[in-house]
Amino acid sequence: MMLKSILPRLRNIILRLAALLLLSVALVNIATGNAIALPSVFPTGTTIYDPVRAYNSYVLFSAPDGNTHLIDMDGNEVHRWNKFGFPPEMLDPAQTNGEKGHILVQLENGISPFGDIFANQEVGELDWNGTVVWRWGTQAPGGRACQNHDISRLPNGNTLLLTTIEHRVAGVSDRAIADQKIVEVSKDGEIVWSWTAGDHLNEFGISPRGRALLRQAYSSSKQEFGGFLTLNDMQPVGPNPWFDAGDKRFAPDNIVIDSREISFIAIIDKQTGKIVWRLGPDYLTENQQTQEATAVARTSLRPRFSLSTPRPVDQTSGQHDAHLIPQGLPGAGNLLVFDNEGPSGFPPTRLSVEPGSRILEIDPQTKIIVWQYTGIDSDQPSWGFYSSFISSARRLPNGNTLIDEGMTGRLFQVTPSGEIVWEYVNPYYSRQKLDFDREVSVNWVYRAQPIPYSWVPDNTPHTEAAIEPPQNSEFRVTQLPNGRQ
Ligand SMILES: O=[N+]([O-])c1ccc(OS(=O)(=O)O)cc1
Repeated sequence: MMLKSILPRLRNIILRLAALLLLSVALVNIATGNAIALPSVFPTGTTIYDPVRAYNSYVLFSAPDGNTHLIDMDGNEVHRWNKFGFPPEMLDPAQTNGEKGHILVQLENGISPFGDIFANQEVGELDWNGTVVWRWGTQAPGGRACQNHDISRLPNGNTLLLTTIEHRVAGVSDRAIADQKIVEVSKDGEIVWSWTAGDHLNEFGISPRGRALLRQAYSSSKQEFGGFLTLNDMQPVGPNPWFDAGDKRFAPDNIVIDSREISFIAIIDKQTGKIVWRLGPDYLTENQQTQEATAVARTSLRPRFSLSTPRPVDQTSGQHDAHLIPQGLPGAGNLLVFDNEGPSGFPPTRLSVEPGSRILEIDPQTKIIVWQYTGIDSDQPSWGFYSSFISSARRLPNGNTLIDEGMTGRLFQVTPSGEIVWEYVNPYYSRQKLDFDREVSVNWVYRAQPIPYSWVPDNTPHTEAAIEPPQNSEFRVTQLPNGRQ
């Protein structure tokens, strides 16, 4: 009788102990088995590669060493141009008389682009051999291009540049501050269209409190790096299903921009200069359905993001590389953005205690997140994937996404479910001061772009040998005595 009543309790205790054991094993695995941002020793080059599940291509990026690198999946550098691109942009051979391998870069910046990026002299087009075939700078107002953060060759052969100008922005500051001007430059170097961000302050959705904070920040502080909004992305909308269905806001030659400092993403109408579509900057007020829900959201100290999709956009903070996924790719027409979850916003966005960047794919009509990637989707803590600034995300033809976790120089490809099927750590370091007075060693990558094998001149090699990574929890630089772990 006694035994009969004890048995179920005993079974319960054993089950609980087993569950506890499984949980602790899982936690130890999570703690020891995954990469955490920037340990002082780690491999560079390709660290993971599954040639069957990855989308196989070259990858183009500029590095702090001042060069632009083209690598294959195994991390071999197959080509190098000795100029830095901010970012480098591959040109379609259809726009270069059929010649393969042309890119847009900055011509004058050397190995320390951080200090110079808002004051560069000249941008240009390089052919495969590095010969300058087009340049623009001396014809710019003031004789300097001052291009930063983005550049794009248009279908009509003109070049669209994001530039920095000194401008007294009414409502922000009584003195001239750094503002952002988009210019379209013809082949002969004439500015044929321009748009200045500071003239459109009222269209960015900044709240009265945000406006007051902006004024306060710029009346007291010295000139901030990058100016009051830092546009870090500027690309034509491109052909898309929304325009085809009659929505003029998505006209292919309209321009997508995003602002690192004010956390909004917007589309500029090329004809009128007006903002015709916008996401942010104050997401909670936009997306909460009721006054009551807004109050709850505003009083909770730190955001906790849902891991399930679809759901309305909750926020972006200091985001980068917002663009419509080009036609022909899975998700075409949706907005893909690297949501850094970095410090940003007037008023400042609330950030999680456990940091983590996110890739968000958003239906621009409904403003619903239809897919997202966080470190958690790769079985890592949220901070296993984090870059508070720079960075990019690009959809690939097989549905994978190429991500540049810019701050750590880690480029990787994830499947739709978040499995990492290719990973590469930028080995091209240089010493830079960044925001401080002392030089440090950095391998950051502003933007990484997939480049089809067909883009390069014939006979350019590439290899596709699988790379199976070691288990971090078992990998040692030297073996411990007696094989101890
Ligand atoms: O480290 N950099 O060279 C650097 C830092 C910030 C930056 O601006 S951001 O808006 O892209 O974060 C660009 C480059």
